[in-house]
Amino acid sequence: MTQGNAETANAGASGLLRIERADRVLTVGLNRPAKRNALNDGIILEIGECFANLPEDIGAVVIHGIGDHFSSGLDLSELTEHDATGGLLHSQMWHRVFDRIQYSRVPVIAALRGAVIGGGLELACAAHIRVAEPSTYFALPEGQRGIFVGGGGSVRLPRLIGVARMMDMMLTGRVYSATEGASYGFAQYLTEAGHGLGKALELATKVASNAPLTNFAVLQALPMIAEANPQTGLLMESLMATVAQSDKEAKRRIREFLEHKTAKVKPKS
Ligand SMILES: COc1cc(/C=C/C(=O)SCCNC(=O)CCNC(=O)[C@H](O)C(C)(C)COP(=O)(O)OP(=O)(O)OC[C@H]2O[C@@H](n3cnc4c(N)ncnc43)[C@H](O)[C@@H]2OP(=O)(O)O)ccc1O
Repeated sequence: MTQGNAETANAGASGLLRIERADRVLTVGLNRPAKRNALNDGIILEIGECFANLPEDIGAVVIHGIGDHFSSGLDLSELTEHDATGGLLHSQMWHRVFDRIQYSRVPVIAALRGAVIGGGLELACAAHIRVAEPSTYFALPEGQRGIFVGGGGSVRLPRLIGVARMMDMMLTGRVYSATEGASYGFAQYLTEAGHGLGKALELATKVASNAPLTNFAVLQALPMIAEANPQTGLLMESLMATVAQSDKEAKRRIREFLEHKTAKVKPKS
């Protein structure tokens, strides 16, 4: 990475991840380009380690693929080793790791390009914001391989694009383009070619500047509120709002606005 003050925080013991840090943003690169960033046990476990040990002063994480592709999904050469019990443990290991991403204390942004396939798509689903370059394409070829999603995709993807579209992808092997992915709500940002990682880093810097308690509420409470019954949801919202506004950080930020010391909210010119 060629960020001004970037430093390598942890190259990853095995080199399967390239982890770099610039100020409060951690960048995690899937680093198996020769295998199109296929996700083997080693890389999944390292992602888990990384999210379990995020430095306290990190405010956002960007996850991306080194090379032309985000990820070609599960490393198929490893799956053939599993019996049914091994398969269950394998899938649950992925669940634990991707839960660490989804329930991370800080926002996680996935910068996508090229193949975002199978388990790679499931990994991207666990992030909070997805940025796609035009080369990005999304597919779930599990039907062709005789398997099922195992990385939380059947829970997360329908909540983003709907059950019917996921069924279509899994049954017909349909490949969605970057623009389709964006229009169906999978990717929130579409960039020009070569600008995905830059855009993700820009967004990461922005979200890292929010009050930590607001980010916490958005990441931890909002998804639960959205799925709760309305009365429970409204109560949770009030409680979360009360906690956030009582924090000295909120008081400082509001005072700065009232004293004209902070930026106004304006549309892009
Ligand atoms: C059941 O419990 C589960 C499941 C899961 C998750 C499941 C899934 O992810 S299913 C989807 C698996 N992925 C695929 O089917 C994609 C396969 N790859 C491709 O179609 C292509 O490689 C490509 C991604 C489109 C790229 O094409 P190209 O640029 O032409 O590169 P290649 O020459 O094909 O590949 C280079 C090199 O990489 C190897 N490779 C690519 N993808 C994989 C892969 N997914 N697994 C293993 N190896 C891969 C390819 O074979 C080449 O190797 P060489 O040795 O020949 O150089 C989750 C959890 C559960 O419990």
